[in-house]
Amino acid sequence: MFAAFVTAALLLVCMDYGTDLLVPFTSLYMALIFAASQKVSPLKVYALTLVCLAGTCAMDMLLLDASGGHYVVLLFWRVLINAMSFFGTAWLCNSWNRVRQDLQRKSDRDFLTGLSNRRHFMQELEREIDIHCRSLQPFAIAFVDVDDFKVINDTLGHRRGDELLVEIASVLGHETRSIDLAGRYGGDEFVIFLREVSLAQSREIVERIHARLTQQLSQSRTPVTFSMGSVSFVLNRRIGAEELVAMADREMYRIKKRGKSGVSVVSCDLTDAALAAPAKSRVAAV
Ligand SMILES: Nc1nc2c(ncn2[C@@H]2O[C@H](COP(=O)(O)OP(=O)(O)OP(=O)(O)O)[C@@H](O)[C@H]2O)c(=O)[nH]1
Repeated sequence: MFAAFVTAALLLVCMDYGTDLLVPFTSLYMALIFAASQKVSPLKVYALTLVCLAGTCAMDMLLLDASGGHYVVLLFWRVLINAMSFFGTAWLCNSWNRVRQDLQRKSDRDFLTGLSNRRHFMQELEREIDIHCRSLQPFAIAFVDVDDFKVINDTLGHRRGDELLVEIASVLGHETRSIDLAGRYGGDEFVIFLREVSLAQSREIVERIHARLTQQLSQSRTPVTFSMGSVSFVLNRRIGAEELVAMADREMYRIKKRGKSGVSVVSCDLTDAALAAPAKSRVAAV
């Protein structure tokens, strides 16, 4: 409604000043095309177009006098102005879109490690849970916690602590497949989503990651060890991501209680059939 009103007002202004009607129509047309192709809200694109349009109208009025009444000269300028309006809108839309995508990417990343941050990880996990409970494919969630990280910070300093977190993230990034997702859950805690892996496969991957982490970080002055818990799920109905991550976290704490530095891998069948059975049969250690 607002857009229609502004367009009508601009058309009247353009007609009053004898401006080529092609200018507002081209701009409006371009705005709608770009709104559709660039996935930018039509109202924002329309606002951009109005800025271009106001500029082109002002130039056109000036050129009307400058052309000295020569129609061919005036026509040339009007074609040029229309082209500028067209490319101006396109350029602004593209820049807008790039900045928006860049901001979106940055808001999904953990500022220190570059892994997915907790919000993005959980959001992606919710989507994966939806997919996996339809396909009935198993998947795993692993929880990684650095042992005695506070001691590392206290003895080696926070800067070294930060460097260790970046190294851990790099190992997690290298040891997971492109279809998996590793994220920093918070502080010295990391989470990994392993897509379409059986219990045996998840055990193999989690043990490999644990060995690689320990080996990579054993060179530091204070030896770094890790506690990892992993749950391999199969489900046929929706269960929240928080609940599944909490189960992997509990598995990790089992290792902490046993004296830290180790891996615990279990499977958890959350299908309707398994849930109807006695609780004990749902979770099984490897
Ligand atoms: N260097 C650094 N330290 C952090 C960061 N975020 C959290 N920490 C520290 O990480 C430490 C985590 O310690 P805790 O959760 O108490 O556990 P812990 O010392 O690892 O002991 P356990 O988990 O029982 O093995 C705290 O001292 C936090 O201050 C960070 O971004 N950089």
